Amino acid sequence: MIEIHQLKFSYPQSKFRLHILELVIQAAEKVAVIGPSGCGKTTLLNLISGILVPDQGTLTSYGMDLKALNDHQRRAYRISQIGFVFQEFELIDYLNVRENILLPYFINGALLLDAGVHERAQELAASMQVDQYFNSHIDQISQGERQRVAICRALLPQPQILLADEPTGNLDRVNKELIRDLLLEHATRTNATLIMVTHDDSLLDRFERTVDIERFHEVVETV
Ligand SMILES: Nc1ncnc2c1ncn2[C@@H]1O[C@H](COP(=O)(O)OP(=O)(O)OP(=O)(O)O)[C@@H](O)[C@H]1O
Repeated sequence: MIEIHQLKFSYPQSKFRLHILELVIQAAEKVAVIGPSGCGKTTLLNLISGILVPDQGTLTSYGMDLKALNDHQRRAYRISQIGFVFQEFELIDYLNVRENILLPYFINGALLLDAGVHERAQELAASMQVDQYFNSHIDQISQGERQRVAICRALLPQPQILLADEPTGNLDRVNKELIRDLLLEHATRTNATLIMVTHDDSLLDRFERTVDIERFHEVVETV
Protein backbone atom coordinates (compact mmCIF):
# COMPACT_ATOMS: atom_id res chain seq x y z
CA MET A 1 0.00 0.00 0.00
CA ILE A 2 1.18 3.54 -0.79
CA GLU A 3 -0.06 6.25 1.56
CA ILE A 4 0.49 9.94 1.07
CA HIS A 5 -0.56 12.50 3.69
CA GLN A 6 -0.08 16.25 3.53
CA LEU A 7 2.79 15.90 1.11
CA LYS A 8 4.51 19.08 -0.05
CA PHE A 9 7.20 19.17 -2.68
CA SER A 10 8.91 21.87 -4.73
CA TYR A 11 11.93 21.97 -7.03
CA PRO A 12 14.72 24.46 -6.35
CA GLN A 13 14.36 27.47 -8.64
CA SER A 14 10.86 26.56 -9.79
CA LYS A 15 7.48 28.07 -9.01
CA PHE A 16 5.82 24.66 -9.15
CA ARG A 17 4.40 23.43 -5.86
CA LEU A 18 2.91 19.96 -5.38
CA HIS A 19 0.66 19.58 -2.36
CA ILE A 20 -1.16 16.28 -2.02
CA LEU A 21 -3.46 16.25 0.95
CA GLU A 22 -4.31 12.55 0.93
CA LEU A 23 -3.81 9.76 -1.59
CA VAL A 24 -3.92 6.05 -0.80
CA ILE A 25 -3.15 3.38 -3.40
CA GLN A 26 -3.87 -0.14 -2.22
CA ALA A 27 -1.37 -2.97 -2.69
CA ALA A 28 -1.90 -4.58 -6.11
CA GLU A 29 -4.24 -1.81 -7.21
CA LYS A 30 -4.16 -0.82 -10.91
CA VAL A 31 -4.36 2.96 -11.13
CA ALA A 32 -4.26 5.37 -14.05
CA VAL A 33 -2.94 8.85 -13.23
CA ILE A 34 -4.24 11.73 -15.30
CA GLY A 35 -4.10 15.53 -15.22
CA PRO A 36 -3.04 18.41 -17.45
CA SER A 37 0.52 18.86 -18.59
CA GLY A 38 2.72 20.24 -15.81
CA CYS A 39 0.39 19.32 -12.93
CA GLY A 40 2.98 16.98 -11.38
CA LYS A 41 2.30 13.44 -12.61
CA THR A 42 5.95 12.60 -13.28
CA THR A 43 6.91 14.33 -10.04
CA LEU A 44 4.49 12.06 -8.18
CA LEU A 45 6.01 8.92 -9.75
CA ASN A 46 9.49 10.16 -8.86
CA LEU A 47 8.39 10.71 -5.26
CA ILE A 48 6.87 7.22 -5.05
CA SER A 49 10.05 5.70 -6.46
CA GLY A 50 12.22 7.61 -3.99
CA ILE A 51 14.06 9.56 -6.69
CA LEU A 52 12.63 12.73 -5.13
CA VAL A 53 11.98 13.27 -1.43
CA PRO A 54 8.99 15.20 -0.01
CA ASP A 55 9.77 18.52 1.67
CA GLN A 56 6.96 17.95 4.14
CA GLY A 57 4.34 15.35 4.99
CA THR A 58 4.58 11.57 4.73
CA LEU A 59 4.88 9.08 1.89
CA THR A 60 4.77 5.49 3.07
CA SER A 61 5.33 2.67 0.60
CA TYR A 62 4.63 -0.88 1.74
CA GLY A 63 5.20 0.21 5.32
CA MET A 64 8.37 2.20 4.63
CA ASP A 65 8.42 5.92 5.37
CA LEU A 66 10.48 7.06 2.37
CA LYS A 67 11.40 10.37 3.97
CA ALA A 68 12.97 8.58 6.92
CA LEU A 69 15.29 6.51 4.70
CA ASN A 70 18.83 7.66 3.95
CA ASP A 71 20.09 7.84 0.34
CA HIS A 72 21.52 4.33 0.44
CA GLN A 73 18.28 2.85 1.83
CA ARG A 74 16.19 4.76 -0.72
CA ARG A 75 18.34 3.42 -3.54
CA ALA A 76 17.96 -0.12 -2.16
CA TYR A 77 14.17 0.41 -2.00
CA ARG A 78 14.15 1.60 -5.62
CA ILE A 79 16.21 -1.33 -6.88
CA SER A 80 14.25 -3.95 -4.98
CA GLN A 81 10.69 -2.62 -5.20
CA ILE A 82 10.28 -0.39 -8.24
CA GLY A 83 10.01 -1.09 -11.96
CA PHE A 84 9.95 2.05 -14.13
CA VAL A 85 8.71 2.27 -17.74
CA PHE A 86 9.23 5.55 -19.63
CA GLN A 87 7.60 7.13 -22.65
CA GLU A 88 10.90 7.22 -24.55
CA PHE A 89 11.72 3.61 -23.62
CA GLU A 90 15.28 4.61 -22.48
CA LEU A 91 16.85 1.59 -24.14
CA ILE A 92 20.55 1.46 -25.04
CA ASP A 93 21.05 1.38 -28.81
CA TYR A 94 24.37 -0.44 -28.90
CA LEU A 95 23.10 -3.33 -26.76
CA ASN A 96 20.87 -6.08 -28.10
CA VAL A 97 17.41 -6.92 -26.78
CA ARG A 98 18.66 -9.53 -24.33
CA GLU A 99 21.32 -7.19 -22.93
CA ASN A 100 18.81 -4.36 -22.58
CA ILE A 101 16.44 -6.61 -20.63
CA LEU A 102 19.29 -7.70 -18.34
CA LEU A 103 20.59 -4.12 -17.90
CA PRO A 104 19.44 -3.64 -14.27
CA TYR A 105 21.61 -6.65 -13.38
CA PHE A 106 24.67 -5.16 -15.12
CA ILE A 107 24.43 -1.80 -13.36
CA ASN A 108 23.13 -2.72 -9.90
CA GLY A 109 25.58 -4.77 -7.89
CA ALA A 110 22.72 -5.53 -5.49
CA LEU A 111 20.99 -7.69 -8.11
CA LEU A 112 22.41 -11.17 -8.64
CA LEU A 113 22.51 -12.32 -12.26
CA ASP A 114 22.16 -16.10 -12.12
CA ALA A 115 20.72 -18.81 -14.38
CA GLY A 116 17.22 -18.21 -13.00
CA VAL A 117 17.35 -14.57 -14.10
CA HIS A 118 18.41 -15.55 -17.63
CA GLU A 119 15.53 -18.01 -17.75
CA ARG A 120 13.07 -15.41 -16.48
CA ALA A 121 14.31 -12.90 -19.06
CA GLN A 122 13.52 -15.41 -21.78
CA GLU A 123 10.07 -16.12 -20.33
CA LEU A 124 9.27 -12.42 -20.00
CA ALA A 125 10.37 -11.75 -23.56
CA ALA A 126 8.05 -14.54 -24.70
CA SER A 127 5.13 -13.14 -22.67
CA MET A 128 5.76 -9.70 -24.23
CA GLN A 129 6.07 -11.27 -27.69
CA VAL A 130 9.65 -10.09 -28.30
CA ASP A 131 11.56 -13.33 -27.73
CA GLN A 132 12.15 -13.77 -31.45
CA TYR A 133 14.27 -10.58 -31.31
CA PHE A 134 16.38 -11.66 -28.36
CA ASN A 135 19.66 -11.19 -30.24
CA SER A 136 18.52 -8.28 -32.41
CA HIS A 137 19.71 -4.74 -31.90
CA ILE A 138 17.29 -2.08 -30.74
CA ASP A 139 17.34 -0.26 -34.09
CA GLN A 140 16.11 -3.44 -35.79
CA ILE A 141 12.77 -3.56 -33.94
CA SER A 142 9.63 -1.40 -34.05
CA GLN A 143 8.55 1.26 -31.55
CA GLY A 144 5.92 -1.01 -30.01
CA GLU A 145 8.47 -3.82 -29.67
CA ARG A 146 10.95 -1.41 -28.07
CA GLN A 147 8.41 -0.50 -25.43
CA ARG A 148 7.75 -4.19 -24.76
CA VAL A 149 11.51 -4.73 -24.31
CA ALA A 150 11.57 -1.78 -21.89
CA ILE A 151 8.71 -3.39 -19.97
CA CYS A 152 10.61 -6.69 -19.77
CA ARG A 153 13.57 -4.78 -18.33
CA ALA A 154 11.37 -3.10 -15.72
CA LEU A 155 9.71 -6.39 -14.76
CA LEU A 156 12.77 -8.63 -14.60
CA PRO A 157 13.73 -7.77 -10.98
CA GLN A 158 10.12 -8.66 -9.99
CA PRO A 159 9.13 -5.24 -8.63
CA GLN A 160 6.28 -4.85 -6.19
CA ILE A 161 5.43 -1.49 -7.73
CA LEU A 162 5.34 -0.83 -11.45
CA LEU A 163 5.44 2.85 -12.44
CA ALA A 164 4.77 3.69 -16.08
CA ASP A 165 5.15 7.31 -17.23
CA GLU A 166 3.07 7.78 -20.39
CA PRO A 167 4.39 4.46 -21.76
CA THR A 168 2.06 4.48 -24.75
CA GLY A 169 2.62 8.11 -25.75
CA ASN A 170 4.63 7.45 -28.91
CA LEU A 171 2.71 4.43 -30.12
CA ASP A 172 -0.15 3.80 -32.53
CA ARG A 173 -3.60 2.76 -31.31
CA VAL A 174 -3.04 -1.00 -31.57
CA ASN A 175 0.25 -0.82 -29.70
CA LYS A 176 -1.15 1.59 -27.08
CA GLU A 177 -3.82 -0.93 -26.11
CA LEU A 178 -1.43 -3.85 -26.31
CA ILE A 179 1.10 -2.19 -23.98
CA ARG A 180 -1.63 -1.20 -21.51
CA ASP A 181 -3.06 -4.72 -21.51
CA LEU A 182 0.33 -6.39 -21.11
CA LEU A 183 1.15 -4.11 -18.16
CA LEU A 184 -2.22 -4.83 -16.55
CA GLU A 185 -2.02 -8.57 -17.13
CA HIS A 186 1.50 -8.83 -15.77
CA ALA A 187 0.72 -6.69 -12.72
CA THR A 188 -2.34 -8.82 -12.02
CA ARG A 189 -0.41 -12.08 -12.39
CA THR A 190 2.41 -10.95 -10.07
CA ASN A 191 0.18 -9.07 -7.60
CA ALA A 192 2.08 -5.87 -8.31
CA THR A 193 0.76 -2.35 -7.87
CA LEU A 194 0.54 -0.60 -11.25
CA ILE A 195 0.52 3.19 -11.52
CA MET A 196 0.37 4.39 -15.11
CA VAL A 197 0.37 8.03 -16.22
CA THR A 198 -1.57 8.63 -19.41
CA HIS A 199 -3.03 11.48 -21.43
CA ASP A 200 -5.18 9.07 -23.41
CA ASP A 201 -8.72 8.82 -22.03
CA SER A 202 -9.51 5.85 -24.25
CA LEU A 203 -7.07 3.72 -22.23
CA LEU A 204 -8.69 4.35 -18.84
CA ASP A 205 -11.56 1.87 -18.89
CA ARG A 206 -9.52 -1.20 -17.92
CA PHE A 207 -7.96 0.36 -14.81
CA GLU A 208 -9.52 -0.15 -11.39
CA ARG A 209 -9.30 3.58 -10.65
CA THR A 210 -8.36 6.84 -12.26
CA VAL A 211 -6.59 9.41 -10.11
CA ASP A 212 -6.79 12.99 -11.36
CA ILE A 213 -3.76 14.64 -9.79
CA GLU A 214 -5.32 18.09 -10.01
CA ARG A 215 -8.07 16.98 -7.67
CA PHE A 216 -5.55 15.75 -5.13
CA HIS A 217 -3.39 18.81 -4.84
CA GLU A 218 -3.32 22.51 -5.06
CA VAL A 219 -0.74 24.34 -7.12
CA VAL A 220 0.45 27.49 -5.43
CA GLU A 221 2.25 29.95 -7.64
CA THR A 222 4.68 32.17 -5.79
CA VAL A 223 6.47 35.17 -7.16
N1 LIG B 1 13.93 19.04 -12.33
C1 LIG B 1 13.06 20.05 -12.32
N2 LIG B 1 13.44 21.28 -11.89
C2 LIG B 1 12.57 22.29 -11.84
N3 LIG B 1 11.27 22.20 -12.24
C3 LIG B 1 10.85 21.01 -12.68
C4 LIG B 1 11.71 19.88 -12.74
N4 LIG B 1 10.99 18.82 -13.22
C5 LIG B 1 9.74 19.29 -13.44
N5 LIG B 1 9.66 20.58 -13.11
C6 LIG B 1 8.45 21.42 -13.19
O1 LIG B 1 7.49 20.86 -12.31
C7 LIG B 1 6.18 20.91 -12.88
C8 LIG B 1 5.57 19.52 -12.90
O2 LIG B 1 6.30 18.71 -13.78
P1 LIG B 1 5.90 17.21 -14.09
O3 LIG B 1 6.87 16.69 -15.10
O4 LIG B 1 5.76 16.46 -12.82
O5 LIG B 1 4.46 17.40 -14.75
P2 LIG B 1 3.58 16.36 -15.58
O6 LIG B 1 2.19 16.46 -15.05
O7 LIG B 1 4.22 15.01 -15.57
O8 LIG B 1 3.66 17.00 -17.04
P3 LIG B 1 3.51 16.31 -18.48
O9 LIG B 1 2.10 15.79 -18.57
O10 LIG B 1 3.74 17.46 -19.42
O11 LIG B 1 4.56 15.25 -18.60
C9 LIG B 1 6.35 21.53 -14.25
O12 LIG B 1 6.02 22.92 -14.13
C10 LIG B 1 7.81 21.36 -14.56
O13 LIG B 1 8.30 22.41 -15.37
